[in-house]
Amino acid sequence: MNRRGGDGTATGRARGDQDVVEATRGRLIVSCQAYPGETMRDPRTMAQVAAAAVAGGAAAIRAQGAEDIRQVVAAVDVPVIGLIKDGADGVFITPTLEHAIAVAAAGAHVVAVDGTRRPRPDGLTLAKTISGLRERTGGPGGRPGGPGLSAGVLVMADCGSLDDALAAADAGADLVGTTLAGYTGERPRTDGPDLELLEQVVASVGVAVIAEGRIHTPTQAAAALAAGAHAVCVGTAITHPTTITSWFVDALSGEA
Ligand SMILES: CC(=O)N[C@H](C=O)[C@@H](O)[C@H](O)[C@H](O)COP(=O)(O)O
Repeated sequence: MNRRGGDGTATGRARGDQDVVEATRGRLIVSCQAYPGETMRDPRTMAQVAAAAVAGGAAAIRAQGAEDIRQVVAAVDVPVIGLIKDGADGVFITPTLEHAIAVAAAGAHVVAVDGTRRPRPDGLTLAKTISGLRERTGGPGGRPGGPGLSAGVLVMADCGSLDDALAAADAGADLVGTTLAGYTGERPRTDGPDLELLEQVVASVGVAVIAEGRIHTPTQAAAALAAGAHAVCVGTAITHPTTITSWFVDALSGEA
């Protein structure tokens, strides 16, 4: 196992002044999320899962929900990408400025927001959402420290297409992710990661690109990095035992 950071020096920790983007370069981000109604949907459980992922070498954690973010931030010494899901279709990943402010207030170092070109529930554009968040939190171009908020929070735009990614970078996102490829109707839902889109985005946008979505094997993760991803984010294949179990069950029943 490529365990890093046992002495606390090589984990890419980014608390304080360290640069989150640099801390994740070429590294693995682990998304720790449980879904409504699941037994593991408990912030304490997610914080333990996050700590286990960091022990295995994760350079950052992605966490959903204000309390999960708070407890994960307390449990690990690596950057936390936070989001709040509201609903399950349409624009549901940190859909409004108020959600984004709540993610920052929970202590996330990076706020992940829907980065698509679809109308947002609060009527704001992505650019207004990002500038509104920066006015409250600081970060590139913003003033430091809104009330109760940490300064310098970054924004990750979760995109579903090349046009999304281009628009999100124009809107001021610090990072773009392929998170929503296959979920917005603009790209096919490939079995594994949408490497074709990843390559297009890497070639076209001037900000760091996180490969995320349906990366299910270490080989696929390495391929995403080889395709030019700044970092690779894996969720289900590491932190969702129900799905992982079903892969094995299906294989045994000949359905895989
Ligand atoms: C589309 C959507 O809602 N994606 C969510 C975004 O936070 C999560 O449910 C995913 O688990 C995450 O993106 C990681 O992807 P995967 O679990 O495929 O490795």
